[in-house]
Amino acid sequence: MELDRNRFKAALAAGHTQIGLWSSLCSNIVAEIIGDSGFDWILFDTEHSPNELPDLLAQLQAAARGTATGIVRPAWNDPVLIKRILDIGAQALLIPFVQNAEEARRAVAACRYPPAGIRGITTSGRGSHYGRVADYLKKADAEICVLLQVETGEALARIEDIAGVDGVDGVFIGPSDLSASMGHIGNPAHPEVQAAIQDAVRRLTAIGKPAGILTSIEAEARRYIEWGYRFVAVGSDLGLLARNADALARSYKS
Ligand SMILES: O=C(O)C(=O)C[C@H](O)[C@@H](O)CO
Repeated sequence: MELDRNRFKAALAAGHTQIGLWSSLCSNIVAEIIGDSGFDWILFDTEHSPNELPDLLAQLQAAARGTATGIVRPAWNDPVLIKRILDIGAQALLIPFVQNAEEARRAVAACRYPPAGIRGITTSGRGSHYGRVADYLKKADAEICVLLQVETGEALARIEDIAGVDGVDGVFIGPSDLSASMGHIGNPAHPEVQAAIQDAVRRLTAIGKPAGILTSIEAEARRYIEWGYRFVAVGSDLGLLARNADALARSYKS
């Protein structure tokens, strides 16, 4: 049996803009529904969502039927969390709060088998089709996509060092945390934050690293794409449900 190809990783490396949806609802049924919407990627969050491993597995299984590559955000840059997510078959990770090159190297190492990294060995995980992919241990690294999240002013100052670490496939700017770290909590639209977001994509593009971001405001998403952001989450399942449910109720109750 062949190793699964990572379509998202290949498309990003080829310079194709990848449109995504953020998923916080921790539901395999939701994953199946949004997986058929036509997005290129879906971010399954475990940092700020009550998403545990068995549920996450079901979401990855459900999304595998659709168009979107499942990307998982572990709760922290932690090799144990990362190993467990890789073992259930995720081939793309968004690792939060990377502050410097050393932390970037640790994140990449957690996603690589020895000698390149420190990922623990199992020959029977879902990624290997339960042991059916020949030479999985030698092939797996090549299809794992490592995305790092830069979300403070301090990390932004070192963005080239972080992005330049061998094995980093892309850098995601976290607008909410970045705005908080810059003294504008709750206001990623503040001109200083927007200038930093634009500066980040300019610097990443200059060194050939794809930049990613998240917003649910359409004008902002289109501006980010115009600035050069290459993987952009343009909304969230939770936001879609909440806003549309609110609007429906309002249309009858007001
Ligand atoms: O800083 C950010 O922005 C993120 O890390 C994304 C948030 O965690 C996401 O939940 C949207 O608020």
